[in-house]
Amino acid sequence: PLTSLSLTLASLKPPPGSPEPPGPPEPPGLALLSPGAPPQAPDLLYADGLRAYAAGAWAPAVALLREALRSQEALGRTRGLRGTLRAVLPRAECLTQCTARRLGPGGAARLRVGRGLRDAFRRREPYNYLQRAYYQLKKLDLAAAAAHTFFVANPTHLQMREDIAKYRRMSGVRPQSFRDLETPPHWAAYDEGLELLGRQEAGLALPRLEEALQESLAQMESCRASCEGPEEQQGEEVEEVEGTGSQGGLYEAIAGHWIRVLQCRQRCVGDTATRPGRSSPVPNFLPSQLRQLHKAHAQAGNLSQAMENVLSVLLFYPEDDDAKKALKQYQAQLGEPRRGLGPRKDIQRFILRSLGEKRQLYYAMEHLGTSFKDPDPWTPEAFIPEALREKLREDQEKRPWDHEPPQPKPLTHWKDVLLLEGVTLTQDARQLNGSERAVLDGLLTPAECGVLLQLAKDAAGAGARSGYRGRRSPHTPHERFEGLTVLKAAQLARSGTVGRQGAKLLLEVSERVRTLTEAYFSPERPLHLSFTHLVCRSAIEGEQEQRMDLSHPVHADNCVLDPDTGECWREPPAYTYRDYSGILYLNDDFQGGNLFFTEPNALTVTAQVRPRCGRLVAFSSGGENPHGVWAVTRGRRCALALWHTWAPEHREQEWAEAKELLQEPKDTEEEEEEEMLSRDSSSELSSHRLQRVQ
Ligand SMILES: O=C(O)CCC(=O)C(=O)O
Ligand SMILES: [Fe+2]
Repeated sequence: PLTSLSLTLASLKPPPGSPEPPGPPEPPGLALLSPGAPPQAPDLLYADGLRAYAAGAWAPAVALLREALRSQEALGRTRGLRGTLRAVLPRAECLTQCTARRLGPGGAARLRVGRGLRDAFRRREPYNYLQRAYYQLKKLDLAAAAAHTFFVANPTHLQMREDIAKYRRMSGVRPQSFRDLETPPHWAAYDEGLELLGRQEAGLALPRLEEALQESLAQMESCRASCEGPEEQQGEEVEEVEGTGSQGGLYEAIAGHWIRVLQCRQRCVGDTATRPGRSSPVPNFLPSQLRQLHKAHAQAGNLSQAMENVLSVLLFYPEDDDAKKALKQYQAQLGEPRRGLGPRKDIQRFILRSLGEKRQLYYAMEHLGTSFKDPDPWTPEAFIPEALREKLREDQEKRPWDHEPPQPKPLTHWKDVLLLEGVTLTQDARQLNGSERAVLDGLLTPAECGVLLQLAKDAAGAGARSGYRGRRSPHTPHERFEGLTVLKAAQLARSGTVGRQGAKLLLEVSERVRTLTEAYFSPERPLHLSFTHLVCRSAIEGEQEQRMDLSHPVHADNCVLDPDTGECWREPPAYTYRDYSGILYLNDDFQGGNLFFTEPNALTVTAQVRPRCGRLVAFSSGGENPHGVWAVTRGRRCALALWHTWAPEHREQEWAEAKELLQEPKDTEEEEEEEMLSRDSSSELSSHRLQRVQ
């Protein structure tokens, strides 16, 4: 539907009579352009924005595009409004009112956005236009930011790559200009603060860390405020209160409503601590911020502020040893106790309020049977009714986000473990922007890659001769896909179709990868191979122009990824028992075909790996490592894909069968041939024996 540009523009202007505001400074992120105003439909705003853009009306284009983004974001937050109709109170009226208040007349129905447009927003298309409009307005800093924001989701966009290179050369563009405008302010400030602190720049880090904390509290506050409306009483947390329809139902309904408001408010803590695109909150988000602040203040020599922050940490964790030690030290340094020096007021307020709410929620849990998932690990035990403690402790253990996320292992750890000679750690998890990822090089010699490539080729050739024409890839019509299992390789070797040496090497190499993966990621718990697959993907000639698809769409290896929510369901049809994945590459003489990791939104690329002979990329198989493969647009890309499991019952049976097949006695002629073949590569193979380093 076409609305006229002037109509929508008019609605962005201040109401008649109110003074024209002085040119407002551009907010750093996607802050509200007109705070409090109900958002317009994003599709209409976007259409108008594009029209303004096409007409060269840069300022209105910027205003409309930003408003479209804001509206789309607001819409995302209120998705699922219909679920609220199940709510307890006879609230039809309230529903209309609240909806009208938040979304303007017509509510969500008016704002429904088609799938195509939703995808455009997901691909961050508006930022491409924003970038150019900002450029025309000579707002280079914002232009660079918009360009970066677009590029994060579109890393293969060549035009944007060039534009960014140009921006880099312009004066007026700083390295900090290249920021992601979709990152909420508290995350941006937090990341920057941490980075500065890591570089021992406490003075610069402090304002950012303080801002991060303030913004986090403000974010929580605005989330809490939205709990009053009916929108939030939805989703799995909804707890129907019994007996609504009966006499006395009103009392229960009101209690139920209040409980839901409290549940919603408590959830705001977790929401604020969750990075966009992630499925679980950063554990202990507020206490960790306070710890960083206390560290930074101490580094900068602000003793009393360091003390205020450490006292605030102690409000969360009164028995925290590090905090107690630091406190003692500051007290000694400061001399006699200073009056008025206590924990931060904002944190005191937060904790008092939070505890008050928890008390009520636990009461309801005990006496009304409602549920409450405490978002915090710091709740004092005294607050939890005794009858509930045992059960909660169990639940707690099942909740992954209450434990610290796996820390990247320091290099020293790696040096201590069994190493293969010649293998190097090229990139660790930190360098790959993840928690459990690594790139190792030197696992295969060029000769070994050659043997395995030949094996793949011979096996495919045999297939072709028997009428099997290398099938099209299950992932894309533009590639051929050949897969060879270890058992098939052993059988083909037995029948003389492929060389025995290749089949044997396949087994040996898979064991090599298993040893390294176990040593690196799971030194305390044995890993077993659950599946080994030699896979080649070949570009089909003449079908590569304008190709938009991937060689392997973004997925996680042991769960079903839902990019809309960032959740990953560890249930069939996923191979749920896979714990670690490894891809060992055999060649690099092809075009495209890089492996890439993304955020759980399946859009934002966080790291890339270029295949080459002997390079292993290994990573945990869960939702923390969504990955895909760019289109292979020329040539043939071969790799050994291996999945490891902690579950012995899922150990690859075929591996043992293949091993047996290859060991069975053969006639002497074969044996001789075998010996000759293996002689020339035996020196290389033996150099790969396991050695203990250090
Ligand atoms: O070949 C690659 O680089 C990745 C393949 C992959 O992700 C898979 O097979 O699950
Ligand atoms: Fe995969």
